[in-house]
Amino acid sequence: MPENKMPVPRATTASPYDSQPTPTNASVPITRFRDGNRFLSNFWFVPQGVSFDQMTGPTVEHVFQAAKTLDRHQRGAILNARTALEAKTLGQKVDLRPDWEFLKLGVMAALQGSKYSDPQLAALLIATDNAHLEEGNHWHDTFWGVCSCSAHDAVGENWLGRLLMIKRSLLLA
Ligand SMILES: Nc1nc(O)c(N)c(N[C@@H]2O[C@H](COP(=O)(O)O)[C@@H](O)[C@H]2O)n1
Repeated sequence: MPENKMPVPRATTASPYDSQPTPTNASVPITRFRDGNRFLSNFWFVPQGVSFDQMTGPTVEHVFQAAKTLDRHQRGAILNARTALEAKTLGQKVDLRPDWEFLKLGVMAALQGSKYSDPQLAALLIATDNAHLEEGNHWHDTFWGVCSCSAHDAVGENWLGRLLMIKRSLLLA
C-alpha cells in the first residue's frame, strides 16, 4: 500500500490521560559501596588525583581530611598518607578550621566534581542509572552514610549518597 494511502486511525473516546503510566524500571538501590560499587567510596584511588583548594591527593578522603585544617604541615601529612584510612585517622587529630561545619558539604560536593571529571568514573556513576545511592556502614557514620549496627537501626542522613545522586544528574544534564 502506498504510504500516502495508509488507513487513517479511527478516533477513540479514550483520552491519553486515561492510560496507566508505564511502570519505570527503578534500579535496585545501592546501599553498600563495595564490590562492583566500590568506586563510589571516598576511599577509591583516583589515578589522575582529586583536587580542591590547591591540594591534590590520591583519593577524595585524603583531600577532604586535609581540608579540615588550615595548617600547612598537617595538610601535607594527610595528603601524603599511605592509605585513605590513614588520612581519615590523621584528619581526626587536626586543628580544625573554625568554619568547617559550614564548609564540609560544599567541600565534599567539589571533591565529587573533581573525582567524576574522570570520564571512566563518570561513566560508572551514570551506569548506576536511577538507583538510590547510600553508603551503608557499621562505623557509626550517620552524616555521610547510613549506619546499621547494634546502636543504630539504619540511621543516617546519607549526605554522600545525596551528593553522588546530584552529581549523577548533573552529568546527564
Ligand atoms: N572507615 C571508613 N571506611 C570507609 O570505607 C569509608 N568509605 C569511610 N567513610 C568516609 O569517612 C569520611 C567521614 O569523615 P568525617 O567523619 O567527616 O571525618 C567520609 O569521607 C566518609 O565517606 N570510612
